[in-house]
Amino acid sequence: MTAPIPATIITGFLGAGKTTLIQNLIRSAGGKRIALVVNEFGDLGFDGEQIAGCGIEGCADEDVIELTNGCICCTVADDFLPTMEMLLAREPAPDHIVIETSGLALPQPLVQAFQWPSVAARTTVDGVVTVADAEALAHGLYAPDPAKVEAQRAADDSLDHETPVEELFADQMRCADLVVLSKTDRITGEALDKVNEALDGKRAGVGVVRSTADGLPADLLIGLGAGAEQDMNGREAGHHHHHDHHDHGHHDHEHDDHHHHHDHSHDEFDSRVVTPLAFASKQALDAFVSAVCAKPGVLRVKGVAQVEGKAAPVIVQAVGPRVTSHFDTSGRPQKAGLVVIGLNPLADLSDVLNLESAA
Ligand SMILES: Nc1nc2c(ncn2[C@@H]2O[C@H](COP(=O)(O)OP(=O)(O)OP(=O)(O)O)[C@@H](O)[C@H]2O)c(=O)[nH]1
Repeated sequence: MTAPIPATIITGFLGAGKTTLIQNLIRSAGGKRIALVVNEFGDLGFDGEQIAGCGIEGCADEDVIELTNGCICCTVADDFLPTMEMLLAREPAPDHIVIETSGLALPQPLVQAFQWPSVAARTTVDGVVTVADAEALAHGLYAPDPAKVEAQRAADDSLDHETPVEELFADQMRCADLVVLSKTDRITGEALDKVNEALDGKRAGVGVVRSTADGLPADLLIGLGAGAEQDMNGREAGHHHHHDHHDHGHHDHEHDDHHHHHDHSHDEFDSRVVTPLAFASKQALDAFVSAVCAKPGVLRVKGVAQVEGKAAPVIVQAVGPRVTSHFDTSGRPQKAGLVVIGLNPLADLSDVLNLESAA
């Protein structure tokens, strides 16, 4: 059995900056074959010459953009499942699927669609990334052009016309595994801090990263490992979220660590690989990752680690205070190592690391 193909859902209101984020994600994805599913054709603004039919049965030429780097962009109107089945049947299969939702559609039903039998075994929701427009929020708005959002809503019969935009925003936040605050280059640091505080109230425990017109590196956005379709608890539209609590245990391991610069178009971000030998328990690993994530400027930690006495490696993922980890019983060989991604310069991790080896 092959590993399920991870899918990232990008949500956010009209004009929030989803396309900008996705364009940079694809640019910085290295050799990964990314299949992009978008709601509206032409949304991506790529050149006409990059457009070519994919030859997939049932997928019309005008529905598919195959980018020069091998990325497949396939548009869907309402037919989400057939599109997914089509992508999963491709040879070679995509490494990752990115789905851009239309501005008003709630992500929850889309996440739940991944439980459908024909796709459930072959794909998983790697994470829901909600893009929120910091500039609009700083001005007390949810989207840069509220009139356009209302027009979009009025034009779409499938949308509930009653729910206030504020509630739709709250629902998008509740479903998020990662919140991207876009357009942070257009407001003052002070205004941005206020926006950040207001967001914390909406969705405590979820990582918030700040973005500009340059977008964010793919590394930061994909590989969240959320398995969201199996974890709807707390994501439901119109309910309050309860978030996980992780206890801090003792850590008993050694590591070496080395710096490593990613091939980003800008060096706003930096990453480092920490290679721990083994942790005393999965709890100890989670606590260690929490401590690293709590360092200023650290945005993500992800990777593979060993727990003493266990043959199966642990796959760990963390964004902000949210750490998820599980034993990988697939038997696939995995190289131990944790990648720490953060703002450049990356926080000094030596105290956390020393604490670990002293324990
Ligand atoms: N200065 C600045 N501009 C941004 C940023 N993100 C997006 N923009 C601009 O904001 C506008 C809308 O961004 P898009 O990426 O098209 O937003 P979207 O969410 O995909 O919009 P729709 O597809 O229409 O729903 C574009 O003109 C972008 O260039 C940002 O972080 N900083």
